[in-house]
Amino acid sequence: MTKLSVNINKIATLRNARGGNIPNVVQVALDIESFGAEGITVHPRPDERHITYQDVLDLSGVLTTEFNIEGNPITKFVNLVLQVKPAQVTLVPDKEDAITSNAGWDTVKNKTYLKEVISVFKEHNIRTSVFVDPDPAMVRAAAETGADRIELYTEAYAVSYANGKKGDVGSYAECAKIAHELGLEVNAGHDLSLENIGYFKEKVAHLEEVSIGHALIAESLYMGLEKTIQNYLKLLK
Ligand SMILES: CC(=O)[C@@H](O)[C@H](O)COP(=O)(O)O
Ligand SMILES: NCC(=O)COP(=O)(O)O
Repeated sequence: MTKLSVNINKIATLRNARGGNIPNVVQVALDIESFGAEGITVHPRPDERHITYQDVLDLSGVLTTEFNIEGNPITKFVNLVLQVKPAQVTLVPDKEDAITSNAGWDTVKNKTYLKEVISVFKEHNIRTSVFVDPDPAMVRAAAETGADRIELYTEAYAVSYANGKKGDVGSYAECAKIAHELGLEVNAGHDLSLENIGYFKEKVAHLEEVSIGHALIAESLYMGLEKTIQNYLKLLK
């Protein structure tokens, strides 16, 4: 079984559009948990365009499933994660002005830096995951950073699936296998959807967890959050 962590960034985007508290991000997260999701993911960006640092603090006190905080480990982010002590921190090499995450780490070039950051989180018993492209060299170097997991960046898969090239899942399957052999657990995320998740799950072994937000919230506009989450859970069994 692969765990579903729902990324609620887009709930905060909607809330922020009016400056009030509709929808209430914390309440939606609790409802998502009650609908069966096994985790909540947030990605507080430096400009707080969606999830704010205060949201992360508010969520940390009330969530009962696995809390996953994603982001570039700038000092402000590291301090927030250490304060909250979530189950998992996912390190993403985001540029400040990026519209969304658009690349995995170069774990070869950044190995020393990642090792240092990861050791800080490890001292506080926070599981670490490193966001990487489906490239065996990046996976092998990730294993040398001390990380517990990798998160495979799935945008390329989602694009290829939409273009009818299902075979492009091969590099992901290979990287998941290498990661597993090296003792790393495997997460995946970005642009996964009800349409493309089933094939990914079928072809990529050792898939511990997927974090899904953008498509899941869009699909919920038609199906409602509860039914959408249940449909994901069926595909991830
Ligand atoms: C790390 C990752 O893959 C992203 O999908 C991210 O969490 C989404 O961020 P935005 O919601 O800001 O696009
Ligand atoms: N780590 C990926 C994530 O949290 C969700 O990405 P997306 O589904 O919003 O593209």
